[in-house]
Formats: sequence, structure tokens, C-alpha cells
Amino acid sequence: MPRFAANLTMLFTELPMLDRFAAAADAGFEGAEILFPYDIPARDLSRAAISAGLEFVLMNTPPPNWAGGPRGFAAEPGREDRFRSDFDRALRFAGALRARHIHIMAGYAQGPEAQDSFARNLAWAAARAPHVSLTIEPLNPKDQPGYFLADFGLAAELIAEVGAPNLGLQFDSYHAHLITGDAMATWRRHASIIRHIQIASVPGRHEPSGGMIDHQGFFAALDHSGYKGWVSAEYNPAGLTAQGLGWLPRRIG
Ligand SMILES: O=C(O)C(=O)[C@@H](O)CO
Ligand SMILES: [Mg+2]
Repeated sequence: MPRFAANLTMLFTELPMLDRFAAAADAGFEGAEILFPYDIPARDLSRAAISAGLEFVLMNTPPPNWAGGPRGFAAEPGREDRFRSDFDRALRFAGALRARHIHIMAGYAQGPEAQDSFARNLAWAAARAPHVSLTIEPLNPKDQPGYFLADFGLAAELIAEVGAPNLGLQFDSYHAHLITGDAMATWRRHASIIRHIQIASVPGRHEPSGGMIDHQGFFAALDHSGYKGWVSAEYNPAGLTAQGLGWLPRRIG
């Protein structure tokens, strides 16, 4: 089975953020991700992850926050200075957390100029942090209207154009199904460039059990494919988080 991480922005929200690490470890997760961790000192987050025995898997750029903040600037023409200073701050934060990946968010823009800006900013970031794994993630246009990256083909094109070994695709089964109508076919098409996976049901973005995606079949296919990355639970629990974890395969021993 793949290694599973808990997205602590969405899971265990019954608890204060620093307590969510131990709750996730108790539930059987081996890693954690936080979308925008910038409100809490990195040393406190790092201590909580280490004492729970969890690896810190992923965070997003840009700072600052989840609540109401724009989802990035990387594709917005004319915002290069802002992108670069945000990226450097994200890099310092990720370094303190020993985060495995940084997800670079595109922001809200359209057209060829936006695509050029995104490609240039990605190339700059990949060269700036050659030893850090960077991802881009298509988000479905119903949840994120106007977000630049809403297409897997375009994401693959950008990754090929930038051509940096530390830039890859973040595949979210929920967004993939809403964008293409077939999450599994999309995963198969792009598996070679996928370096991080997130999961949730369609419809509803709840526990990855039931609904239109066969996640247990997906986990088996990931094993078969030799995928070595993480699978993060990024969903809104239908009730209390711990009561909805029947889908999570537990390691024995
Ligand atoms: O919305 C998602 O899905 C994500 O993974 C986030 O990183 C976007 O904020
Ligand atoms: Mg996601």
C-alpha cells in the first residue's frame, strides 16, 4: 500500500492545529500536509510533526493563508516580484519543516500571457531551489472559477516546457474526476509525471469511500505501478474525522 498522509487543514479540525499531528498518527497516518501553514511558527509545527513521528509532506505557496487569501500569483502577468518574494518565504518555511514538496499555486489569470508567466515563474523557482520538489495541481473550475490551471494536458505541457527534474504533477482524484469525468484514466495518462497524490470522493469531497471513484482499486493500481510517493487525504470529513477512517488501509507491524 502507498504511504498515507493527513491533510491537517481539512482533517481533525475538531482539534487545535498542533494537536492534529498526534491524532493523525494515532489514526494510522504516516505523514501530514498543511495547505498554508504560515500562521504558526515553523518550529512549533516541526516539533509537533517530529513528536508524532510524522513526515511533513506538502505545503503551498504563496503565504499567507487559507481563509480568503488568493490561490497564488504564479500565472499572473506582472506579479513576478510578488511571486519571487513569496516563493523565498515559502522556501524558508518548507526548509524548517523539512517539507517533501511545495505546491506552487497559479492564481487567477487566463490566456497565453498567463501561460508564459507561469512557465517563467516555474522555471525560476525550479532553478532557485533545485533540491526541493515542486508541484503544480489542476483545480476544477466549479470550485475555483478563474483559476489558471484547470487542465491536465496543460499541466503536462508546462512541466515538459520547463523541463526541470524537480517539477512534477500533483494529482488530486477529486479535481481530476470533476475536470475530466474519469479520474483513473487521467491518472493512467499522466502517471509518469505524478509525484504527489490527494484523494477525496466525488460527489461531495468527503471520505474516499463510495461515490464515483473506486479508491481501493486506485490504491491497488498505485502499488502495481510502483508509485513511491505519498497519498494525502484531502477531504471534508462527513462527521468526526476519526469516525470516517474505515477507508484507510492500516499497516500491520
Ligand atoms: O484545493 C486543492 O485540492 C488543493 O490541493 C489546494 O492546494 C489548493 O489550495
Ligand atoms: Mg488538492
